[in-house]
Amino acid sequence: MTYLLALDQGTSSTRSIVFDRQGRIVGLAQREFTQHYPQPGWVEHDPLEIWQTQRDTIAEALHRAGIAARDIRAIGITNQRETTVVWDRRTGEPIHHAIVWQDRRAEPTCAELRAQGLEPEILQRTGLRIDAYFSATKLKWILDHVPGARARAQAGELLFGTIDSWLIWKLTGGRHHLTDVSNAARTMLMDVHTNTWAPELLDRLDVPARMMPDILPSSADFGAADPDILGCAVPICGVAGDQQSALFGQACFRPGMAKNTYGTGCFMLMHTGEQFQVSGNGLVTTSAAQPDRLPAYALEGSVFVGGAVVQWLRDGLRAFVRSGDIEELARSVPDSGGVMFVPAFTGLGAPWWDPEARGTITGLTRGTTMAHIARAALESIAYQSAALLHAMSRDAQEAGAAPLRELRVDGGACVNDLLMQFQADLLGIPVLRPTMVETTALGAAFLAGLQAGVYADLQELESLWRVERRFEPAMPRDEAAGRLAEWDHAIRQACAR
Ligand SMILES: Nc1ncnc2c1ncn2[C@@H]1O[C@H](COP(=O)(O)OP(=O)(O)O)[C@@H](O)[C@H]1O
Ligand SMILES: O=P(O)(O)OC[C@H](O)CO
Repeated sequence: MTYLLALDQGTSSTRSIVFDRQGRIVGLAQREFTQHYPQPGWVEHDPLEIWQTQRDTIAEALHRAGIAARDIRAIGITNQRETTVVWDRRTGEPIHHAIVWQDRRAEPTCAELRAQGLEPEILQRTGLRIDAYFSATKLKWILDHVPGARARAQAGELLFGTIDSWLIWKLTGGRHHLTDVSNAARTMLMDVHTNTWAPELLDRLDVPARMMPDILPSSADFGAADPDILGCAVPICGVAGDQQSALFGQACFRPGMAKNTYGTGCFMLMHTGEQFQVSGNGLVTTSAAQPDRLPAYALEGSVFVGGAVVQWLRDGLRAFVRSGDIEELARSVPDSGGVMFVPAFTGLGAPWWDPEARGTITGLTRGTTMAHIARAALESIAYQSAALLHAMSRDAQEAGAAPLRELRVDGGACVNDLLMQFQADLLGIPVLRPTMVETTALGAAFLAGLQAGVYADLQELESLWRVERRFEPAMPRDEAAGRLAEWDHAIRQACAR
């Protein structure tokens, strides 16, 4: 039998999954790890704890699959993106906790860059808006604040990496300092036209080039696991950021194909082919997973509060016990009774980009019940995702590309049938839920399997993707348009504080 091992290092948990050649799970292990919040707006992880959870879950996943490391043909790595680690090349010790993608501490540096008028240049060069979300200003913060860090980096003693680089370094016993193009594209330091670090940006942020990892395609030779760690030298053959990996695991290989991941937040990506395209509608441009040396881009938009609104109702308001209970509660009423819920708890992301916006619940009457609020909360996930898809459609139209024909879905909240049906109703296109919803890990396994010769080509991978349920739009289009107009009104209220 042929097996592939995917390491899926997420924001709140670390997973290892063993897949067979057909992309079926034969062993899975997961561990949560500590979230550190040293100050309001700051979020950190301990890189050593991340590595430990990865090691532990590898051992447990292999055990559950009933196989040994020598039965694994190749390893694929996928990871939370942008999160920034700096470590000592000699000892392998991080010099600071990892600064997590959600961390806002670097905003003052971003404001300076914006004030210097750099937004257009950075957008053209990296595809990204200047934002503390991306790695560049987090890295600068570490170099500025850890005593002696910049001098040590200049002397070649320190290395930078996103979580993929960190895991490759640890897994190969410190032999390889590498990243892939889809992760590098999220640093705001890579030129997405050449897939190389942009010297002007490194200079501007005073980041020594010698601390940067080499950038490889997403399917490539990333070295082999140290036999002392895994028991044998299994090659690492695939690496991608988790959202690009999910796009790949959803077999969205061609321009115009899109997926939305409904997790704590929602991440929607649309493949745009080999053509770099700047969004005129509030999205960012990123590199898609590149299994070969050909360029591949995607438009991306993210919703900050997606499934998290369900957690807030569950834990904050104690409206129900388990997240899954929201569906029955929301179904107990025919609609939200005019209630609109904008969960802008931490501002609004694409396409509105309003950090000052705050959550609102409007349209309350004496007859409003928790069921109406639960329904409005679920609908808010679909409304926010619809805004991303509409922005993507406008971008596609402006580029003369074909309109989106369907949306593929995954993530923890995609099990909610009511939410998926409402999503299809709003969008007016089918929403497709695959049989395998672990698409993030599957994407990494696919990328590794291509490089290791387990799969011949993308066509073979396409044939492995299967629909579990297809949600067809059932709402009349004028009704959907009316609801979207109400949502726009609610958004304006959330922004006008
Ligand atoms: N049945 C459900 N209906 C709606 N939301 C759900 C349901 N089950 C889980 N969720 C939400 O999905 C999120 C977890 O999804 P997951 O993909 O595991 O997230 P992440 O990768 O961001 O940790 C949580 O925010 C949870 O509230
Ligand atoms: O770990 P996740 O699934 O929350 O994904 C995090 C994203 O990669 C952040 O850009």
